[in-house]
Amino acid sequence: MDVSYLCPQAVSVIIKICAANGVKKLIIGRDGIFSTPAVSNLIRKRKTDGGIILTASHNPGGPKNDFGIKFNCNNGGPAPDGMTNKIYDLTTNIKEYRLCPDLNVDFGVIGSDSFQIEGVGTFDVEVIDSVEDYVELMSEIFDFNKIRDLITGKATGEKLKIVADSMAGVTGPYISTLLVDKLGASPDSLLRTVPKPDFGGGHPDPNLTYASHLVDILKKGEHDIGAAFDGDGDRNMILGKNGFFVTPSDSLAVIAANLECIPYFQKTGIRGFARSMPTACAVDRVAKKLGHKCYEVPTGWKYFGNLMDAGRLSLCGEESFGTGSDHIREKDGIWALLAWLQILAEKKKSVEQIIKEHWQQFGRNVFTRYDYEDVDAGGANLMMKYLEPQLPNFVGKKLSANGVEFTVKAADNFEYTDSVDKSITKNQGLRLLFDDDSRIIFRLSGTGSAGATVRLYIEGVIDNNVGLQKLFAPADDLLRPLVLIALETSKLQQFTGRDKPTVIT
Ligand SMILES: O=P(O)(O)OC[C@H]1O[C@H](O)[C@H](O)[C@@H](O)[C@@H]1O
Repeated sequence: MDVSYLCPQAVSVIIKICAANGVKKLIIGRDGIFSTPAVSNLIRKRKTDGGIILTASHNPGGPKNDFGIKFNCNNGGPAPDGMTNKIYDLTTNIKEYRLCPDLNVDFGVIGSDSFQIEGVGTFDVEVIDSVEDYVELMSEIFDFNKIRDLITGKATGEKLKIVADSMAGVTGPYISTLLVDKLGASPDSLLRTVPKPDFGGGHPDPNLTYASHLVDILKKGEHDIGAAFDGDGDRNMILGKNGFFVTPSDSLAVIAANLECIPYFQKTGIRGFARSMPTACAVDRVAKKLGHKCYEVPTGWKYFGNLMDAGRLSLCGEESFGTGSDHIREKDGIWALLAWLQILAEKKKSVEQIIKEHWQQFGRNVFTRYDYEDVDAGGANLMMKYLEPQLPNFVGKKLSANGVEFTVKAADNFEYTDSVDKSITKNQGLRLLFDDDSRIIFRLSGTGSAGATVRLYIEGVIDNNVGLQKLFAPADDLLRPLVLIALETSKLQQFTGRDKPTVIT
């Protein structure tokens, strides 16, 4: 279960369900504050068999509680497909469930409680300080002294001004301890750090639409770097001075190209990189130049886990604002900000300079994502059904818009074979791949909450020798012809009834 801030009522219900159904031990973050990266870290550290509900351990002695789910989740990663499918099947067949009476657990206080539950047995609840654990992990990965010197101005003579937005999610206590207490940032660097069950009425998605407030602050030009985190702290958005937007694909590529700045990788070495299929291929260019392997996996962090456990992967990311490394088995928003701060401390340049120099060295993979949220599911499915059989006919064809022509090199429905366990995952998105490596991808979201969400991913490739004017041009201008081609080939507007997306990233 993806855990963000759990309000007291939710924690109480979880305690009662676990106790009544034979869970042996439940570990809770104090005050319900448990970010997903902190949970992943905890499971790895304590080797608990977590992942079903919070970090609950199943009671091995209770046959009534053995649902036949035998998957091992103690790598701290998201549940694999086989497990979630099985859980889903079980939920379609629930005939009864048990609840025990209220248990008196004060989850605002660190400590342990033990209960005897009638007809079930012993049930332990441990309340931990998950912030402390996580901060310790970060201090082992990064060089805090160097980052502190940058933030406080000791390194350059000028303070680095940060603004970090928790969006009323769970990261507030983590970033205030890290950025203010440990790294010397001013307390007014932090926004919306009090976790709220309703996220203060906002949508805790760190993107240009839902974190536009942060973009506006950065546009004033008073801060050097901005970051926003989602509700459970596993995703991040990075902005530079004046609101310079770092796409998640570029963020991943820049971290990859500068991994040796981070002490953790000086110790572990670099094992390989990976990205989800729709993520722009900027990191592939870095991998090629530095001689590392780069994997392309379906959307969903769980696909990185096997590669990490097999020692093949150090760093990975997704266009959906997830970035992370093999320090845990989840994406990690705060880790990404610290990685950027470590790079800034090393290079002593601005975010924008670092990105532009990266493009000049490696070329640029320009990326945008159009989301059509809450569209009629029938129309969205029909669009995919209309497009898929036509894909082979596009191969070799020239498609053009606004006087720009692209030749289709390949077209398919993305399918993935895991190189570790050989499992096959099908139907992961319809792709038009062009001979200059540009790409158009259509995918139906697996996480939308109402109707269907159609995601249209557009990637253009700009070589580093085309001249700075084109290399640095706005993404909208560079991608317009590909967007028009995508809308025309899919008949998206006709199938969904939408003439514009709800969110553009
Ligand atoms: O299927 P989508 O709506 O595009 O969502 C995709 C995202 O879903 C979850 O948040 C996963 O944790 C991410 O790893 C994944 O990228």
